[in-house]
Amino acid sequence: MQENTPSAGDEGALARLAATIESRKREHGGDPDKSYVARLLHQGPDAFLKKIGEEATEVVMAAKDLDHGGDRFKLVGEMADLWFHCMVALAHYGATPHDVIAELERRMGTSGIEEKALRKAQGRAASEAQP
Ligand SMILES: N=c1c2ncn([C@@H]3O[C@H](COP(=O)(O)OP(=O)(O)OP(=O)(O)O)[C@@H](O)[C@H]3O)c2ncn1[C@@H]1O[C@H](COP(=O)(O)O)[C@@H](O)[C@H]1O
Repeated sequence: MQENTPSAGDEGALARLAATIESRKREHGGDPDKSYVARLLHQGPDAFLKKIGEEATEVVMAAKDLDHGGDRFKLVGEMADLWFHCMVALAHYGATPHDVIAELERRMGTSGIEEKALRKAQGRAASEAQP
Protein backbone atom coordinates (compact mmCIF):
# COMPACT_ATOMS: atom_id res chain seq x y z
CA MET A 1 0.00 0.00 0.00
CA GLN A 2 1.30 3.48 -0.92
CA GLU A 3 2.32 6.08 1.66
CA ASN A 4 -0.51 8.50 2.38
CA THR A 5 1.02 11.33 0.36
CA PRO A 6 -0.37 12.79 -2.86
CA SER A 7 1.50 11.99 -6.04
CA ALA A 8 1.83 14.24 -9.07
CA GLY A 9 0.41 11.36 -11.13
CA ASP A 10 -2.88 11.20 -9.21
CA GLU A 11 -4.75 13.79 -11.24
CA GLY A 12 -2.92 12.70 -14.41
CA ALA A 13 -4.33 9.17 -14.13
CA LEU A 14 -7.86 10.52 -13.66
CA ALA A 15 -7.39 12.85 -16.64
CA ARG A 16 -6.12 9.98 -18.83
CA LEU A 17 -9.07 7.79 -17.89
CA ALA A 18 -11.46 10.71 -18.52
CA ALA A 19 -9.89 11.15 -21.98
CA THR A 20 -10.42 7.44 -22.74
CA ILE A 21 -14.06 7.68 -21.65
CA GLU A 22 -14.53 10.82 -23.81
CA SER A 23 -13.02 8.98 -26.78
CA ARG A 24 -15.65 6.25 -26.37
CA LYS A 25 -18.32 8.97 -26.55
CA ARG A 26 -16.80 10.53 -29.66
CA GLU A 27 -16.69 7.23 -31.56
CA HIS A 28 -20.51 7.34 -31.58
CA GLY A 29 -20.52 5.33 -28.38
CA GLY A 30 -17.74 3.02 -29.59
CA ASP A 31 -18.47 -0.67 -30.02
CA PRO A 32 -20.49 -2.03 -27.08
CA ASP A 33 -19.19 -5.54 -27.88
CA LYS A 34 -15.56 -4.46 -27.46
CA SER A 35 -15.69 -1.59 -24.96
CA TYR A 36 -17.28 -1.73 -21.50
CA VAL A 37 -17.44 2.08 -21.37
CA ALA A 38 -19.17 2.16 -24.75
CA ARG A 39 -21.62 -0.49 -23.51
CA LEU A 40 -22.47 1.55 -20.40
CA LEU A 41 -22.89 4.77 -22.39
CA HIS A 42 -24.96 2.93 -25.00
CA GLN A 43 -27.23 1.47 -22.28
CA GLY A 44 -27.72 4.95 -20.81
CA PRO A 45 -27.89 6.50 -17.32
CA ASP A 46 -29.95 3.72 -15.70
CA ALA A 47 -27.10 1.27 -16.36
CA PHE A 48 -24.21 3.28 -14.91
CA LEU A 49 -26.25 4.86 -12.10
CA LYS A 50 -27.29 1.37 -10.98
CA LYS A 51 -23.63 0.30 -11.07
CA ILE A 52 -22.71 3.32 -8.89
CA GLY A 53 -25.24 2.19 -6.29
CA GLU A 54 -23.96 -1.40 -6.40
CA GLU A 55 -20.29 -0.40 -6.23
CA ALA A 56 -20.98 1.99 -3.32
CA THR A 57 -22.56 -0.91 -1.43
CA GLU A 58 -19.53 -3.09 -2.23
CA VAL A 59 -17.24 -0.35 -0.86
CA VAL A 60 -19.21 -0.32 2.39
CA MET A 61 -19.07 -4.13 2.65
CA ALA A 62 -15.30 -4.22 1.95
CA ALA A 63 -14.72 -1.54 4.60
CA LYS A 64 -16.82 -3.40 7.16
CA ASP A 65 -14.90 -6.62 6.33
CA LEU A 66 -11.67 -4.93 7.48
CA ASP A 67 -12.93 -5.40 11.06
CA HIS A 68 -13.10 -9.16 10.39
CA GLY A 69 -9.74 -9.79 8.72
CA GLY A 70 -10.57 -8.34 5.28
CA ASP A 71 -7.72 -6.72 3.35
CA ARG A 72 -7.27 -3.14 2.25
CA PHE A 73 -6.62 -4.13 -1.40
CA LYS A 74 -10.21 -5.39 -1.62
CA LEU A 75 -11.39 -1.99 -0.36
CA VAL A 76 -9.13 -0.18 -2.83
CA GLY A 77 -10.40 -2.38 -5.69
CA GLU A 78 -14.04 -1.71 -4.84
CA MET A 79 -13.31 2.02 -4.48
CA ALA A 80 -11.64 1.99 -7.92
CA ASP A 81 -14.78 0.36 -9.39
CA LEU A 82 -16.88 3.09 -7.75
CA TRP A 83 -14.66 5.94 -8.98
CA PHE A 84 -14.58 4.45 -12.48
CA HIS A 85 -18.38 4.25 -12.75
CA CYS A 86 -18.69 7.78 -11.28
CA MET A 87 -16.32 8.98 -13.99
CA VAL A 88 -18.53 7.45 -16.68
CA ALA A 89 -21.47 9.35 -15.13
CA LEU A 90 -19.48 12.61 -15.01
CA ALA A 91 -18.59 12.24 -18.70
CA HIS A 92 -22.20 11.52 -19.62
CA TYR A 93 -23.37 14.66 -17.83
CA GLY A 94 -20.62 16.85 -19.35
CA ALA A 95 -18.39 17.23 -16.28
CA THR A 96 -14.80 16.15 -15.65
CA PRO A 97 -12.73 14.89 -12.69
CA HIS A 98 -11.02 18.28 -12.85
CA ASP A 99 -14.38 19.90 -11.96
CA VAL A 100 -14.66 17.66 -8.88
CA ILE A 101 -11.05 18.35 -7.85
CA ALA A 102 -11.63 22.11 -8.31
CA GLU A 103 -14.71 21.85 -6.06
CA LEU A 104 -12.71 19.98 -3.40
CA GLU A 105 -9.98 22.63 -3.65
CA ARG A 106 -12.59 25.38 -3.29
CA ARG A 107 -13.75 23.73 -0.03
CA MET A 108 -10.25 23.46 1.40
CA GLY A 109 -9.80 25.40 4.62
CA THR A 110 -13.55 25.54 5.33
CA SER A 111 -14.57 23.30 8.19
CA GLY A 112 -17.49 21.04 7.28
CA ILE A 113 -19.09 21.85 10.64
CA GLU A 114 -18.84 25.61 10.02
CA GLU A 115 -20.11 25.23 6.46
CA LYS A 116 -23.15 23.25 7.64
CA ALA A 117 -23.94 25.82 10.37
CA LEU A 118 -23.69 28.63 7.79
CA ARG A 119 -26.01 26.75 5.42
CA LYS A 120 -28.58 26.27 8.20
CA ALA A 121 -28.40 29.97 9.15
CA GLN A 122 -28.86 30.97 5.49
CA GLY A 123 -31.86 28.60 5.23
CA ARG A 124 -33.43 30.13 8.37
CA ALA A 125 -32.83 33.68 7.09
CA ALA A 126 -34.40 32.80 3.72
CA SER A 127 -37.52 31.27 5.32
CA GLU A 128 -37.90 34.27 7.71
CA ALA A 129 -37.68 36.62 4.72
CA GLN A 130 -40.65 34.84 3.06
CA PRO A 131 -43.86 36.93 3.25
N1 LIG B 1 -11.17 1.33 -14.98
C1 LIG B 1 -11.91 0.60 -15.63
C2 LIG B 1 -12.78 -0.34 -15.01
N2 LIG B 1 -12.98 -0.64 -13.70
C3 LIG B 1 -13.93 -1.60 -13.68
N3 LIG B 1 -14.31 -1.92 -14.95
C4 LIG B 1 -15.28 -2.94 -15.37
O1 LIG B 1 -16.48 -2.77 -14.67
C5 LIG B 1 -17.25 -3.96 -14.83
C6 LIG B 1 -18.20 -4.13 -13.68
O2 LIG B 1 -17.51 -4.55 -12.54
P1 LIG B 1 -18.10 -5.72 -11.64
O3 LIG B 1 -17.07 -6.04 -10.62
O4 LIG B 1 -19.44 -5.32 -11.13
O5 LIG B 1 -18.18 -6.92 -12.67
P2 LIG B 1 -19.39 -7.81 -13.09
O6 LIG B 1 -19.89 -8.53 -11.89
O7 LIG B 1 -18.90 -8.62 -14.24
O8 LIG B 1 -20.46 -6.74 -13.59
P3 LIG B 1 -21.96 -6.93 -14.07
O9 LIG B 1 -22.13 -8.35 -14.53
O10 LIG B 1 -22.82 -6.52 -12.93
O11 LIG B 1 -22.06 -5.94 -15.23
C7 LIG B 1 -16.25 -5.10 -15.08
O12 LIG B 1 -16.47 -5.58 -16.38
C8 LIG B 1 -14.91 -4.37 -14.98
O13 LIG B 1 -13.95 -4.89 -15.91
C9 LIG B 1 -13.62 -1.15 -15.80
N4 LIG B 1 -13.64 -1.05 -17.15
C10 LIG B 1 -12.82 -0.15 -17.74
N5 LIG B 1 -11.97 0.67 -17.04
C11 LIG B 1 -11.13 1.67 -17.72
O14 LIG B 1 -11.77 2.09 -18.90
C12 LIG B 1 -10.89 1.94 -20.01
C13 LIG B 1 -11.70 1.67 -21.26
O15 LIG B 1 -12.38 0.44 -21.13
P4 LIG B 1 -13.17 -0.16 -22.36
O16 LIG B 1 -14.23 0.82 -22.71
O17 LIG B 1 -13.74 -1.48 -21.91
O18 LIG B 1 -12.19 -0.32 -23.47
C14 LIG B 1 -9.97 0.78 -19.60
O19 LIG B 1 -8.77 0.82 -20.32
C15 LIG B 1 -9.76 1.09 -18.14
O20 LIG B 1 -8.78 2.12 -18.01
